[in-house]
Amino acid sequence: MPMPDEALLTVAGIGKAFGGLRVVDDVSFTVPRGGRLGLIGPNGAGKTTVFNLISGVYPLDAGTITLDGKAIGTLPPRDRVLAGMARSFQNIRLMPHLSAVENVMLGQQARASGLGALLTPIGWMPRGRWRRDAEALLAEAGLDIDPGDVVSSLPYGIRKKIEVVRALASRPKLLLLDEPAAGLNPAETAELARFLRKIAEGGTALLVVEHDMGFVDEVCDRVVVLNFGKRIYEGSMAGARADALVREAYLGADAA
Ligand SMILES: Nc1ncnc2c1ncn2[C@@H]1O[C@H](COP(=O)(O)OP(=O)(O)OP(=O)(O)O)[C@@H](O)[C@H]1O
Repeated sequence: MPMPDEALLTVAGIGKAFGGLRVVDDVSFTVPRGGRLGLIGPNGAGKTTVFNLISGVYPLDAGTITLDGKAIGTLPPRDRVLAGMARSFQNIRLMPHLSAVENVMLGQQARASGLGALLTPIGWMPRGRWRRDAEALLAEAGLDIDPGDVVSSLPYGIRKKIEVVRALASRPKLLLLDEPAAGLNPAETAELARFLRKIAEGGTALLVVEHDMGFVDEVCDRVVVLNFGKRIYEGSMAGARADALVREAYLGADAA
């Protein structure tokens, strides 16, 4: 049995090259249970590629990934979801013509269908209970909407939150968020940060790729900084702001 203070996610020495260009190079970090890690760095640093390696979109060239004591680095994406991870995307991928609750129910399906369903309680649930469970998730998240509202009729900030709730519907131990604040206005960004902190308080660990540093500061308790595919810093956000290598990476990117 894993100890409670053990790392939930361990990324060890992972690497990826595209056409001979090494875009992720020997990157290692951990996310503790219930931790909130920000993955930051200038444009093209390799953040999204790291996400895609963790969620299984691309195969690893090197290294290992462990989730909750289980080696997942070679599993297909679907089995990684069953192992306890979920992700939301940079661009909202909700079904616009379906209602909020129906979209969340699609997230439940991600875990409940397939062989893994036999091992998970929601796999046995009748449809009416699925819907009630999805409505409860929306309410718990504090979304002040009618669950029957069609997604395309809702403001962007609300849709972003529904997407997060949909990812939570598979009951992940770890939630990967790819630029969650992109496209949100300052009020919506602050509201989403509050929302994600509440989710983390419920025990779900977060791994967040984001350009908005204020948002990362609000949501995350630690950051890893990438530059040209390499990890150049790991520690507090305040420490990152003061770090010479990190400053140079961002300044260099600005100059470019
Ligand atoms: N599928 C791919 N094929 C070829 N090159 C790729 C592919 N995906 C990413 N790259 C390259 O890998 C590098 C890292 O890209 P990545 O999207 O991971 O960076 P990022 O840090 O997420 O950038 P941004 O902040 O701009 O989203 C870039 O040079 C990019 O052009």
